[in-house]
Amino acid sequence: MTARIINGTELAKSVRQEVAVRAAALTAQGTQPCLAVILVGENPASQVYVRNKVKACEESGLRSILEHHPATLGEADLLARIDALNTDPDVHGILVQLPLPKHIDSHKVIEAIAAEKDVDGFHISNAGLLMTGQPLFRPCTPYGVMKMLENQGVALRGAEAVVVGASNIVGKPQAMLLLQAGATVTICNSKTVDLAAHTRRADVLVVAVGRANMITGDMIKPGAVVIDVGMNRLDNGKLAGDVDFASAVEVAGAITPVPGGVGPMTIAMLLVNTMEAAERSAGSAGLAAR
Ligand SMILES: Nc1nc(=O)c2c([nH]1)NC[C@@H]1CN(c3ccc(C(=O)N[C@@H](CCC(=O)O)C(=O)O)cc3)C=[N+]21
Repeated sequence: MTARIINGTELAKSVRQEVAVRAAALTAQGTQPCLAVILVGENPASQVYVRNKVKACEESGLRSILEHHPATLGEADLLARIDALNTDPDVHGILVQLPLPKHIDSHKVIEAIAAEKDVDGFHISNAGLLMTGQPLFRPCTPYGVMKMLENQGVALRGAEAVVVGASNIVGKPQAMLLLQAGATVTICNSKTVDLAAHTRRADVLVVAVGRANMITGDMIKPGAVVIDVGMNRLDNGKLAGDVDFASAVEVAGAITPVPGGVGPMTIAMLLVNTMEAAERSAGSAGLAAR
């Protein structure tokens, strides 16, 4: 039997349509949701991703501001730009595209973003709120994965979930969200001994490492749901996930492809977070006016 393919492109489209309805309603009340995206430098992949985010905003009726700065932009100047966006009442979400040039401390930059505009969910306050079960913004990729699991009707209470990768951006917040949904969660990292012994126990396997085709079919429990967060550009120019799709699809019950899986969901959830930020802002502005 071969696995069901989970179509992230299709689900992302329906999420973005729901955002469009909410955006139109809020705009009619006088608040158009607005995302500001800051790009520093000329990394070609980053330029493509940023353009895709701006395009997705437009298609859902959100306003977007794209600030493209030269790679030589000083850290203090970037922090000043963030400060200006923090205090601009018409801007609801701020995203600084990562990675940043080496002379800029990305932790400092992330912490400079107002937590209530941090639609990436990377700010230390948002990480803490997520960990303590009172999330303000869920990081877009793990949030998108949860949305896919929900859409697929995957039962998480009591399930064995294994997350391979422990980054602050994906692995750790993913584990928190799965835990809060009632799964028993194992987080594997680069030091894990006998990785396959862990992955083979997973009913839900989320892989976010950044190494092409590292998870093969023999490492997967028959019938498992496999979510591939990896996005690796091969020498031949093609995009590959962290999961060896050809062997995994023969064993898994359901699997996400790359491209067309988690990536489009990440962008859709960025719009959801921006929408939530705008709705919260409009709500509290309404309260202040009373
Ligand atoms: N502050 C910040 N926030 C981010 O969310 C962020 C970031 N920095 N830096 C870079 C990564 C990468 N990322 C992607 C999102 C969607 C696709 C996506 O939609 N990919 C398509 C394919 C795109 C292609 O063909 O290259 C897909 O998987 O189907 C890719 C990459 C967001 N990132």
